[in-house]
Amino acid sequence: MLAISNLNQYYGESHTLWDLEVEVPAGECTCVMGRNGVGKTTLMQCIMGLLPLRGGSMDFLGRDIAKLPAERRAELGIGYVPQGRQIFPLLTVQENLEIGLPARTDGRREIPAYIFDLFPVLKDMLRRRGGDLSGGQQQQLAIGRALVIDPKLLILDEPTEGIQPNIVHEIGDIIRKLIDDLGLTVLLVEQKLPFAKRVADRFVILDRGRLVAAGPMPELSDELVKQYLTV
Ligand SMILES: Nc1ncnc2c1ncn2[C@@H]1O[C@H](COP(=O)(O)OP(=O)(O)OP(=O)(O)O)[C@@H](O)[C@H]1O
Repeated sequence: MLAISNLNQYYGESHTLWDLEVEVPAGECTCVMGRNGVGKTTLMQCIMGLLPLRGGSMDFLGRDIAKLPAERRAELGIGYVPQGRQIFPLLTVQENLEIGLPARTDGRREIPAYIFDLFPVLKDMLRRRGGDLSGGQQQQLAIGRALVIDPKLLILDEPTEGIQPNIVHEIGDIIRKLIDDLGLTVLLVEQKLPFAKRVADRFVILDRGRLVAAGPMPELSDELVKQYLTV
C-alpha cells in the first residue's frame, strides 16, 4: 500500500533520516520501533507531508505522494493520529471530530456512525470540551478524528503513551478491529513491546535514522530487542 524508497530528511544541516526503505503492506499492521530520538515521529511527519524531504519517493496506492501537500495526502486516504494526540481543548468533542471532514472527497459532512460504535464514549460526550476528557478518552477522540475521512491507511504515533493499562488494551483491540473487520492498513509507532507484539503483524526497527531490521513480528528476536529496543 505504501512503499518508501531512499528517503532522506534533514533538520537544517542535521541529517535525521538516512536512505530509508520501508514497506507497509495492505491489510496489516506495521509497527515502527526504536529507542527515543531515532526518527520515528520524523518519519511519520514526512509521510504526512508535514516535513520536507531531501530526496526519496513514497508510493501510496501506485502514486508518488512525496511532493503532494499534506491536505492532498489526507484526501487520498491517509489518516493521522499524531504523538501527544493534539486534541483542541477548547472545542467540543463534536467539533474536534468535524475538523477532519473537509478532507472527505465525497462531500459528506457528517461523522460516520461506525466511529461511535467503536468509541461509544464519544457519543456520550459530544458536547463536552476536548480538554475535559481523560487521556484515554482523548486518545479515542484523536483516533475517531482521524477516521472521519474513512482512511485506507491509518498512522498512529504512540497511541498508548500516558494511557491507563485497561484503555491501552482496548485501543489494541480497536486497532485489530480496524484491520480485521474494516480492512484498514495501520502504520503504528510503538515503544511498548508487549503491545506491539500483540497488535502488529510486522516490525520495522530504526536506529539513529537508519533502517536496521524489518520482518514479520514472530521474527522479532530477543537479540534485536536487546540491541535496538531495550534501554
Ligand atoms: N523540529 C526539530 N528540529 C531539529 N531536530 C529535531 C526536531 N524534531 C526532532 N528532532 C531531532 O531529530 C531526531 C529524531 O527525532 P524524532 O522525534 O523523530 O524521534 P522519535 O524516534 O520519534 O523519538 P521519541 O520516541 O522520543 O518520540 C532527534 O535527534 C531529535 O532531537
